[in-house]
Amino acid sequence: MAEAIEKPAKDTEREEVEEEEEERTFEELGLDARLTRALIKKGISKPTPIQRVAIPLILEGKDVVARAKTGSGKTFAYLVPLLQKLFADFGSRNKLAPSAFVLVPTRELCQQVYTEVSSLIELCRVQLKVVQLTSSMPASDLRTALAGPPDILISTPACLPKCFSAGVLQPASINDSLEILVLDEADLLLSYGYEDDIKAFTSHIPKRCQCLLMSATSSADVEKLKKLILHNPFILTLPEVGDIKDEVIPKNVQQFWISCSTRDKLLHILSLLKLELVQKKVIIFTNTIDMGFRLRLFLEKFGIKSAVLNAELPQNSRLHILEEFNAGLFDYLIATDDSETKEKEEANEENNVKLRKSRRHAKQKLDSEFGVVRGIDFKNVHTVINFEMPRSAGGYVHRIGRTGRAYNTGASISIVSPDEMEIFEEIKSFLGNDENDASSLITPFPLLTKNAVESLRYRAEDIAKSVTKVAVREARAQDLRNEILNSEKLKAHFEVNPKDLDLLKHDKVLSKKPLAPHLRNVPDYLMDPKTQEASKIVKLARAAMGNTQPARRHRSNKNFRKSRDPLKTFTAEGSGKGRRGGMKRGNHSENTEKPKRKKSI
Ligand SMILES: Nc1ncnc2c1ncn2[C@@H]1O[C@H](COP(=O)(O)OP(=O)(O)OP(=O)(O)O)[C@@H](O)[C@H]1O
Repeated sequence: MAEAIEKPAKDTEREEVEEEEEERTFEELGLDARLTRALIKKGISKPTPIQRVAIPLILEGKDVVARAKTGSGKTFAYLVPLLQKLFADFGSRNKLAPSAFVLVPTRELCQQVYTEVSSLIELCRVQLKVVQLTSSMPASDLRTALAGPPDILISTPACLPKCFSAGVLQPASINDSLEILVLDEADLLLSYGYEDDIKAFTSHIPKRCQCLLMSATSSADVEKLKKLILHNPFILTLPEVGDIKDEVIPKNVQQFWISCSTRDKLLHILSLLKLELVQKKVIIFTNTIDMGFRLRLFLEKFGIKSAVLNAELPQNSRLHILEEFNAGLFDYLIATDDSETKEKEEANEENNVKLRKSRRHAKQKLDSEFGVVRGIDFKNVHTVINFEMPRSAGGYVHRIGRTGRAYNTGASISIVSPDEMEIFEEIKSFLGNDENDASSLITPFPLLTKNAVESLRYRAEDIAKSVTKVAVREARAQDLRNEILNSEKLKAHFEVNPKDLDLLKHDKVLSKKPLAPHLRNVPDYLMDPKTQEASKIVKLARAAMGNTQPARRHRSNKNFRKSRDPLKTFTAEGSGKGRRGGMKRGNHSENTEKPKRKKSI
């Protein structure tokens, strides 16, 4: 499949870039054997289309703008050649600043890229040093992190001015040492308000520095960044991705929708999850943090435990929740969109400011570097549910992009109320809604019958009434207290006992009242034959995918790398004998319990 490659301006000598043949291997791309072996150890044997084109160009030292759809392997497309160039450069001269900078829009992405780079360096057994910075780090930590200096720096742009003002990074040293600069999720960098930080930084970038810009979407912001830091770049745009308009949902994602009233959304999502009509793991998107907690409280009354990932949690907790969810320690994650939530919450913040003065505790400030939709590589998420519709078609594309990543299959279900029909129609027309192109179609969800929904109505409405605004606010405050405590505990405890990371639980029951056991299981008499059949199909599909084991709190040692720095990697070590006994029973996510005989609900 030929990739669209725009060549740079004519005023520079550039050899013709021949059309890309199909299926070139990593070796044929000129990759160092250590990197090829490392990728194979990670189960990656053949390059994705964007990698096939980008890696040789980056190895040749070209500036590159790479646009490819979500989940297409953009991270390795720049990390792998970046590392190879540093292998060659290693020890060449004593540097006063890192040779490579990778700038990303959110802390979660910082952590994700840091983990990927660390893993590749470890597998290649090379002496390269990588650090990640976040703007909440005090100057002393920044100084420690940059001592040496490291070879690779991963950071959000907001940290750079802090490093300059603290004197831990000198512009002259950057000008002397910087070889390669990457802006990942580039279109998001400016929308997160980093333009001034990036502009201030670009004045220190040496002319010889190779600059790479990665994004799943293109926008005016990307154009702005191109002018700011790139010199005659190669523009790589895979055929199926032009601007966000051509951004198609990965072909391996089936998209469904359910129409219901706003009032019945809780009933419908309960039916989907309780009747096991969707494949785990599941990410459920809401548009506000309050709705996320309302949903969490409602579901936990039926024994469905989840965690709410949102902008007000401490960074350590957010990263640990992502780590635990990716490790399969719980199956349901409720997430709020990045910028959309922030805007809405901050808008609420302003007009509630007088009310809050009377409150004892001011609401936790939202972390401006929060982001769990764009770019985060969730592992084995099979279903994305839009409990509330996103406010834009781009938001829809990036939410759905959390499933069906790389070559995996996935599904999305949007629960659409009448007042969301307008944005739903916009999304459908945006995707093309072409009868001949399955990936542009959103079809009615076939497995949920009216009978099945009605059979749960009484219980659902009864419980929904008990989840009041006050209960939601209290749960949100309680969760925040738990997580701040976890986060503080992390600082103190895990430096000494890194192995106990997996004792932290983020899906603790928040309800004050004891859970009613009879709500935990759906009795057979409430499951009509069609629903029972549908549930069996989903279970068989899950078994076929080898995803039959319920979430486990403890995984064998081989699944977890030894955590180097517990506050950074949050990679829990496999549990030793003593710890397994130490895990309190009943604190597991409901999936770890043996399925009980169905009792009345
Ligand atoms: N050549 C490959 N073969 C198979 N899987 C791959 C390959 N390259 C990367 N992956 C895997 O694909 C997943 C998505 O990769 P990555 O996060 O880089 O995608 P992306 O294009 O950056 O997505 P997003 O637009 O959401 O940032 C990751 O789990 C990664 O390990």
